[in-house]
Amino acid sequence: AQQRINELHVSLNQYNYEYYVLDKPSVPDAEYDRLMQELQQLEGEYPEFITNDSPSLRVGGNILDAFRKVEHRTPMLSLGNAFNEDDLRDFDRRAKQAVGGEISYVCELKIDGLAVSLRYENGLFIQGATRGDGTIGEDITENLKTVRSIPLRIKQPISLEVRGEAFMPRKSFESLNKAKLENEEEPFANPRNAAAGSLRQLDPKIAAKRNLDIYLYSIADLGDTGVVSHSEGLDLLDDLGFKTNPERQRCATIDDVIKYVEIWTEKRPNLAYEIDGIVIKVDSLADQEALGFTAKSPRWAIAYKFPA
Ligand SMILES: COc1nc2nc(N)nc(N)c2nc1C
Repeated sequence: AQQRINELHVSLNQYNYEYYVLDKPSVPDAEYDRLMQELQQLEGEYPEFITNDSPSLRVGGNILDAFRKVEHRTPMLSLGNAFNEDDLRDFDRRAKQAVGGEISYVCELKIDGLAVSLRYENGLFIQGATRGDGTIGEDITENLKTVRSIPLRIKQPISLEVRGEAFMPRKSFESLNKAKLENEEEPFANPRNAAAGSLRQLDPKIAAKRNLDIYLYSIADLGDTGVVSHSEGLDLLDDLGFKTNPERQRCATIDDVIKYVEIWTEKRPNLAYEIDGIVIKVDSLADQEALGFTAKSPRWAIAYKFPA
């Protein structure tokens, strides 16, 4: 039975990864459901074989009576804002002055969701927390285990902390609000509130039904990963089995950054999720080191905010 349970873990986690992270399922849903039924059946008969990376956790565990507090090992910072082309050029000029040379950037869509931090020990997802005030957040691990695109175990048995934005896709938001209105319940004002509301439910079975998703955007402690640029860090996240946003782009100059901003200002309404800006980051980690931080945000990143 334990052997069969382990086999089911491996296949179900792989199928889950293909469907929710790669968006390329290799088996029909019916096959996934059949195997999940078999796993839940076996776990019912042999609860001693349940492990904390079991795919059966995706449906949500017991109701919590409160969220524990979590102190972030590295603070979750905020971003300085830019509102127009001049702000972006000022950012570029300041950065070049500080590092004394040319700078290349990575542009990423700024997802309008809830910032979360995920900790993995020896490859296993062990804790997830909200940003909170940047230093102390809430432990929402059980809810985050129901976000299908968050791996319960990553592809290398390493320990690291990653940050990203949990969000509710537009389609999920629309069908959730439709259901709320039909039940004469208060609808959510926007997908960000819906995602935050879903992840701050004490009952993980509710979060499990909200079709939440996530894009990871940084590794909190690159440690001895050996990567030398932010873009390599994002590729490492992909290799480890995390979901990152495919629209990111390296930009050699601030002119290319401004072109990217113009393109996505146009394309924004066609996205399957809401974004409230574009995050521009200095790509070289050595340059990020040289630029450092202000009291509350990195000097090597800026958020261009779309006009409200
Ligand atoms: C490096 O710090 C950050 N990077 C980010 N990247 C993206 N794509 N979106 C964010 N919201 C974000 N927020 C912060 C604080």
